[in-house]
Amino acid sequence: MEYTAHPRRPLGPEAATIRTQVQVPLQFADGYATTAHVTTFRGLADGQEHLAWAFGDPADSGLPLVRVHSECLTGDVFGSARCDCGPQLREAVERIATSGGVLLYLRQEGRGIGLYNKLDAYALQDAGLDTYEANTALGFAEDARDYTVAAQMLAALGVTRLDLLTNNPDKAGQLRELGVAVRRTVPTGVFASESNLRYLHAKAEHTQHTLALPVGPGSAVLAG
Ligand SMILES: Nc1nc2c(ncn2[C@@H]2O[C@H](COP(=O)(O)OP(=O)(O)OP(=O)(O)O)[C@@H](O)[C@H]2O)c(=O)[nH]1
Ligand SMILES: [Zn+2]
Repeated sequence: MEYTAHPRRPLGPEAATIRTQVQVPLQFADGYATTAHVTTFRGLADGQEHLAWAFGDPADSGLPLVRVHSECLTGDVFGSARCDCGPQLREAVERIATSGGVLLYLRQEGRGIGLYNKLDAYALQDAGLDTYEANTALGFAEDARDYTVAAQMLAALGVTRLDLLTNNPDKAGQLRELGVAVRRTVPTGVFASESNLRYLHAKAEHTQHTLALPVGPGSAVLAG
């Protein structure tokens, strides 16, 4: 009889462990108040300080809603309208605070190339390149993010199955390859404006983000 080797299960990422868990009170604009359980980790693959913001006990809630959000200092903190990161972050925190689940805040500024390089890329965009072309012109991958740390953090929190809040098919694809059972993706809102329309079109064209957008850059502004 012919010998057939069993296909090997790909090895998952090394385990990370929980380092600290603290409670952070939050109050939203409408007055709703809740508590986030903020977790730090040991043993994350890239040595960065990534955070989990959990609402309720994500391991207990069956299929928690999870957002894997990459850092964008300009949008998340300063309200830059060049991208949709700030409104997406606020939407995610409000939705997950309501439904229960976890937001992973990954320190992957500029799709993993860092803040200064992202600002260099902005300068190239102002000279006509789109966001992905600007990355490659600087010698980086179009999108340099690797979600291994997200899989490590979810495992440390006891979350193995989830619904993922994203329009980015690469996030769901990478997480599934890393052994995370993503049941389905839940689309975020589309936060289009005159200032970020080119950025959003580039996401839909280069990385197949599922975004319902007006026909082309420069066309009419979508209501938030
Ligand atoms: N290199 C580069 N990065 C950018 C630019 N604009 C925003 N970013 C980064 O893009 C990332 C956006 O990440 P996410 O909010 O996770 O969004 P996403 O991958 O587009 O997918 P969603 O889950 O659908 O929101 C952040 O790290 C931003 O800093 C840009 O022009 N150039
Ligand atoms: Zn941004």
